[in-house]
Amino acid sequence: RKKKQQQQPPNKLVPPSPPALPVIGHLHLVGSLPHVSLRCLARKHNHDLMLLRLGAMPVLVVSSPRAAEAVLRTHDHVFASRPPSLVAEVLLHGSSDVGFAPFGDYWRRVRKLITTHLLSVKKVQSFRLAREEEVSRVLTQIGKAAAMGEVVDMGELLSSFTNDMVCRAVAGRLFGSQGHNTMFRKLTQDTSRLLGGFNVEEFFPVLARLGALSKAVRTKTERVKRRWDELLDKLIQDHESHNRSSGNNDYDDFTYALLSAQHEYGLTRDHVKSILIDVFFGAIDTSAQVLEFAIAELMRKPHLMDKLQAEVRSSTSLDGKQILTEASINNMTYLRAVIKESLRLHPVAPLLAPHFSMTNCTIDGYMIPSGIQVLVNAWAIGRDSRFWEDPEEFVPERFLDGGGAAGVNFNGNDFQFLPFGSGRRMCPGLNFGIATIEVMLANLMHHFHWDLPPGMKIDMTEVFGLAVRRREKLLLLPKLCT
Ligand code: HEM
Repeated sequence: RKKKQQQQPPNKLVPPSPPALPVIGHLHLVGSLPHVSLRCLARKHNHDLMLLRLGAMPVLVVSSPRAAEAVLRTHDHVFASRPPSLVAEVLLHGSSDVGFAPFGDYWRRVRKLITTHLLSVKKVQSFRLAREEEVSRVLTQIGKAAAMGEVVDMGELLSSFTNDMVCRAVAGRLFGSQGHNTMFRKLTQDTSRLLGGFNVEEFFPVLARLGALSKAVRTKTERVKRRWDELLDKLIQDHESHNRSSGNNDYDDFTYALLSAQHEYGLTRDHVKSILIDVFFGAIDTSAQVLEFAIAELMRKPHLMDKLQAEVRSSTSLDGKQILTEASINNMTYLRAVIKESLRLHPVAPLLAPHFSMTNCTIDGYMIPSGIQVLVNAWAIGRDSRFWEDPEEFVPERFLDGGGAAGVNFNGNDFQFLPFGSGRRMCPGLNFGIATIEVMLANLMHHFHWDLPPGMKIDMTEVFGLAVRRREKLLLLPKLCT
């Protein structure tokens, strides 16, 4: 009876597909930048909804706001799962984190836990001083380079800043300062390499589970997992012994919050570790890359950087501190527009995270079968001339009052602009990420003039991964503003 229910009704079409090859299907059509290849395919065949076969895996590619709304809002209950991933299964104790967990009761619980205890607006605000202190440290470092006339590797600096900020939020100031920050950073990079990208094993899951491929991936993943286990066990023990010895609950960080809620939410220690790993790789690369893309775009358009600098420097109030505080940047509309525009052109998760259909469903008259992977091409949608004027141009003004996209926001209600996704699986770290990006960008613009080293040009070529990044280093010469 069950089998009968799952059969396709004969009068319903599946979404269109370009011609495929045997065995590999459409895999040969997906290049090193999958979001770009998928946009070309969708445009060439005029398909906003397109069904591909990548190896053994059927994949629905979504390339318009209307189709994205159907998947992420109208039929969110059908598409709110994640496809199985061999790497996540090993590394994240059976996908028991948030980002890779299949839809169901466990995911609902851990998602509620992190949104209420770790990433709520109030909790994000409670890290305000920590963020400002970390920003101060970066400014001092750049100040020294400026005094010596040295070039700064912005990518390195920004990812070390977001790493230190996240370590502080997750582990507290003390644990991070004991040299663990560097270990977390290295591990996060190695994890992103494993989890990100279009891996062959993800598209031939049966082969991957049976064959030599599985052994190689498994061995690599287990090695990384052991390093995480060692570090996170130490972190958890440190928190448990601190609580016992101090007799109070004054560790105000994510690990403490998770341990406090562990029993209420029925979590094991492995669950806690998987959630912590999620926060690391969800938070570090994403915020650092958004900052780097924004600065690179501003370097290409100096008059826009001047405009942003005029806004941040018009704030006379440093609130008695050496840096622009979060309170003093609250009303900076151009700053916000620059960040939005950067996220539009460079959504660092250009295909969001893959969704997975749990039952059959009909969209625009097409039958979408259950058990298929769904990729929403947020990058293509954000650059589509049907919905954006001069879509390839960096024009923050479009988001200001009177601009073509005034009022368009990234909170998941405007389906032409989805840098954080939308619906049940939307990014829960939005507030944390934006708070980190805003205060850093405002201060970099407030305190320094920025030049390119002689002979250097800005190249925006991207490299695909869990978070997309620029291929070339962003090397800049800072000059202190007097
Ligand atoms: C500017 C920075 C960030 C961007 C652009 C970003 C973007 C995204 C995107 C596109 C998704 C997938 C949404 C979907 O599948 O529909 C996602 C999921 C997620 N993000 Fe973020 N993110 C950022 C920062 C953060 C931060 C700071 C954290 C945590 C501290 C975080 C934690 C997560 C988690 C746990 C998920 C999985 C949610 C789920 O599957 O239920 N992200 N993010």
